[in-house]
Amino acid sequence: MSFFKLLIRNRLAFAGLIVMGLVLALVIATPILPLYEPNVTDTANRFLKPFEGGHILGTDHLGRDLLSRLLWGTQLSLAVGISAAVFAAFFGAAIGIVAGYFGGTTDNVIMRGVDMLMAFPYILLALAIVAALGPGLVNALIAVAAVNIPFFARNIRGVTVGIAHKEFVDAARLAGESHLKIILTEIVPNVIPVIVIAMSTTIGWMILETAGLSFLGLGSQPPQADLGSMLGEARSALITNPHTSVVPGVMILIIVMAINLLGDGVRDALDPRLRSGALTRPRPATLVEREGPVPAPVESGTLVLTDLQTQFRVGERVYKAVSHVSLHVAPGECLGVIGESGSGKSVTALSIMGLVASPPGVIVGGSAIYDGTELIGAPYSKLRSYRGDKVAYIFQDPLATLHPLYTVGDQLCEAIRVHHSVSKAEAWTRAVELLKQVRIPNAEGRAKVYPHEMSGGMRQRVGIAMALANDPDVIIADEPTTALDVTVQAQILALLNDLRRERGLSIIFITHDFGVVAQLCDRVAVMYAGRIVETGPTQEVLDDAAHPYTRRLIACVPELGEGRRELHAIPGLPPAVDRLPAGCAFAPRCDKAQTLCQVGVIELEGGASRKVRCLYPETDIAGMAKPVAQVPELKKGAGA
Ligand SMILES: Nc1ncnc2c1ncn2[C@@H]1O[C@H](COP(=O)(O)OP(=O)(O)OP(=O)(O)O)[C@@H](O)[C@H]1O
Repeated sequence: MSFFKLLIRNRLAFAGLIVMGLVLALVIATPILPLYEPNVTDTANRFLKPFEGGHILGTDHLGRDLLSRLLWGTQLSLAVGISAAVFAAFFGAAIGIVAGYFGGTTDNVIMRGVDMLMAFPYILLALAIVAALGPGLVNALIAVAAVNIPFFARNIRGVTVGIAHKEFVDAARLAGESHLKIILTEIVPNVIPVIVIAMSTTIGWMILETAGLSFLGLGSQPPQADLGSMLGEARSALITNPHTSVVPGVMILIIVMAINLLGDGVRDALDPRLRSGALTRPRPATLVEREGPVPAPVESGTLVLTDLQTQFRVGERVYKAVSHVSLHVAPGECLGVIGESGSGKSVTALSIMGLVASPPGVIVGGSAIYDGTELIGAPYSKLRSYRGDKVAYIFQDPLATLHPLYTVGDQLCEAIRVHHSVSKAEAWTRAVELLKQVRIPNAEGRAKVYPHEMSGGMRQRVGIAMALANDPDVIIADEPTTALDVTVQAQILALLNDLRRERGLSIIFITHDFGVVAQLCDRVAVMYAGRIVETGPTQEVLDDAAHPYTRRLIACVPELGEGRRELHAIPGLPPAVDRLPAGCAFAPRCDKAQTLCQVGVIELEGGASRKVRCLYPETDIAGMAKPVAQVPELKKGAGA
């Protein structure tokens, strides 16, 4: 959505925009409006009330027209405030970028200087600057800009430090680019949105500061009017002729309010995290809005999913990420869930414990039964007591899920103590025990290190230890080995395999690698565009896949020692889940697709153990109904 659309969707920001638009239109038109001269005195007509003697807002203590002075004064105040903001942003950002980019001593020297400036009360600093330079609007502008430079410098330095060590900056350095070029082409474009956001939220403040200096007689000098000096001059008549103070006061209020509302709107519209709703506080459990009755489970097991449907509602769009997914896993069993990126594996896994962020996620139907208890729509307190205790997750990147500021031992202790009231010492002993169980050498010592001090494989073992901390019955592992090299991956898979055999754990293992499924999983469910397209015992599916998609996925797995086997990539891309085609979602990429494949719903059919969602499977599966009529084969690329 465009920046402007996002901005006007925010009603308060839109109101601010309109008010500021009106004020700006007025001050731009001031020179051509039929106004009195702002500085011409007429002492015979001092302190006229509004609408007296043809003066719409009355006159001040020297009989000058208040409306005229107000408009000219507003023009001046806005010009000074905005110029001060631009100066402060320019110099502050330059200082922040240099400090953040070069780091080390440069950073230390610059930032300590900035800290010293920040330690002065700002008004004292501004007064000192104006005292040194002499009163006057230009000097007030310099003072206001100078006192705000540290604010920009600190903000931009923080952002730059985060960017300066990103891979794309390292790549530019390795390519031999000069510091200046890297700063201008790699750093500046990334900090500009932050500068604009900081400016939009501080312009109002700078207008106030300028008015403050003028109020004290240090800004605009008589007879020239700005909003602050008008207030200052009206101070002595505050009680007798309040309109002389109210007029500039109300204008300052209107301008600063409008700029602040607009600034907040600009910030929200420019910040990509806010734009995607990432900072909106999600509900503690995924919103459940059932569109039908709770389906009765047909399978049995520790965890049984039936007809699960999860959607993302973003504006007008509905993304059907998970459509009618049924899965079950028995004690000691490992079920693999496999599919391309975006097929809905993670959303299925997260829906079970209500971990899909709402908004925008909504579970619209289905059931997830753990040990006889319905989890979909269960009260948050129940879900919370089960999370980590009965059903635990292992995620792909433990560095993202482990807290960087606590040792791994402390984090394990915390995970244990959330669900069990044990002493810190007992929890620590158990934490060390868990690290031993996941075969971390020197577990006592390793418990005291921070996540960043461990290798990727070791961290993932900590992730597994965290999942095991409360002896859960089900572990949902979401691509836990994707980021690891093959030897470490093999060790982690062997570890999970041993654990499920020793402890009778049920594992749902999410992956996009059939090689991993073959090593670990008893059964496999293949997902495509939010649906299960085939399910069955791993070996049977591997030996004789029924769905053309499963076949193509298996054909994508490279095999060592198999000579020069050709790898067949699947042509095309999975469909967007907000525009799913009718019939089989894989049909547009399938060379076996026929017209019937693109009409109506295709059910997951078959016997108790093997099922496929295909009208023309690659192999016969017991219990499947045949399609009514064979229709001519579709031309590739025809229809959706
Ligand atoms: N916040 C969101 N808003 C809109 N759509 C979303 C959101 N989160 C996920 N989706 C969509 O839901 C679908 C399923 O995503 P999911 O993360 O479950 O895929 P996945 O199979 O686990 O992929 P990967 O292997 O890359 O993790 C995708 O099409 C994705 O675009």
